[in-house]
Amino acid sequence: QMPLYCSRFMVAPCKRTLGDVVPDHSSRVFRRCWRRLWHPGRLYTGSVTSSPDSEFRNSEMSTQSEKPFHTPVMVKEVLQFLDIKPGQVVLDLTFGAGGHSKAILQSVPGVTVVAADRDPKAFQMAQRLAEEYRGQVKPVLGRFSELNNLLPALGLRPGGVDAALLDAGCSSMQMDSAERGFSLSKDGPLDMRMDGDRYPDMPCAADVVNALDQQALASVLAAYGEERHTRKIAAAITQARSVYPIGRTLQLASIVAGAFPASALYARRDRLQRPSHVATKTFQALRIFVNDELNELHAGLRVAQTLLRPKGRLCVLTFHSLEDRLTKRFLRGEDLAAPPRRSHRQRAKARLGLEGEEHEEEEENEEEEKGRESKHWVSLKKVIKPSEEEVQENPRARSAKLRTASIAS
Ligand SMILES: C[S@@+](CC[C@H](N)C(=O)[O-])C[C@H]1O[C@@H](n2cnc3c(N)ncnc32)[C@H](O)[C@@H]1O
Repeated sequence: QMPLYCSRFMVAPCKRTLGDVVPDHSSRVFRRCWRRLWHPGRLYTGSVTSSPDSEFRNSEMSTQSEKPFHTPVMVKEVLQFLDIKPGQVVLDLTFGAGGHSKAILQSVPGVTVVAADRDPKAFQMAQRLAEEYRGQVKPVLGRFSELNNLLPALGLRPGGVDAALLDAGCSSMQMDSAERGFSLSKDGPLDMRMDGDRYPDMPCAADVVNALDQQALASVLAAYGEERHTRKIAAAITQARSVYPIGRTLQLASIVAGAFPASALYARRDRLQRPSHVATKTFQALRIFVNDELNELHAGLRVAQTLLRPKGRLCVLTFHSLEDRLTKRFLRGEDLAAPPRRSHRQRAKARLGLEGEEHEEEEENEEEEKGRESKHWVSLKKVIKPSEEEVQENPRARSAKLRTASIAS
């Protein structure tokens, strides 16, 4: 029997405020699509944790014991640019598995680390670290957009933080746990929420693919996945779900793959020239949309701007061009409501239809950065990339970009 589409949000309304969105150009897509998702009577109610789609289940993968592990990226560079002195206060906005926080605690005596994360599992790890470093770690559970309300309880006031780190996106613990639904290679419920435990009524990825109409779905894929074949993929998804609701990660991956000839399945390459699955960008788009990652990133940058003291330093690690562009524009003090200014090179790429190609890494035209300083921030260095050795050791670092800035005094 087909699950009914009815609104679980009507029963337990979500607290998301649609008005409080980043004035970033992709937010229009966000608002429009989110409202559609919100529409009563259309949401996926089949539980993502007990999907009947066992034919898509790879039981070997989902039952194997997974050791979640996250290798922190560019630790040496982060420590160098944060330049933390003994006894200072550091805000780690993205604690994750605590790799950067631990490195800070180990290298600077008497430092206090405020360890925030939206993921309750990361929060538990921060609590454990707080036991190890008594009085030096202050765990906080919350999204960037919630921190203004949470941090004053810890005695943090505007200007009271010496250094801040934002390591954007998901941790390997989240990506590699099949049951969290982020991975397109491990079967699991199509969830993708970083804090679904805290907000069980928030839409998950299964809600998005089962409830949005084809055009809205295509807009989400284009805006957040920078995917070029959006119509084809959105059509495949809407066709597949008319037969059976989509509830599992491998099910979605195979539906997307089905929209392409077999030869195209791994024809795309990542930045290490490794074959990348044709559904990779679809998964990225859904993850960003479900977790409202770009608006959250903007909120996190604003929190850092408010809390850092004059000359206080910020490091931001990003992993795809949407995050990096937003960070770059924020640190330049650009109006995010205006469409981004494009370099000659980017305009040429757009004309040739090469935008968004994974192998076509978006290179910074750093010459154009000159004279674009913000009144709030002083850039410490051009964008920094990981060393080749680091990328070899930790392939997840391959797309990392580090931006560093200090508060103008
Ligand atoms: C790349 S991981 C950080 C890894 C960490 N630096 C380490 O070394 O282990 C990103 C973390 O940020 C968290 N995160 C992402 N968006 C967030 C948000 N809007 N508010 C708070 N935490 C967020 C995720 O839950 C995840 O744990």
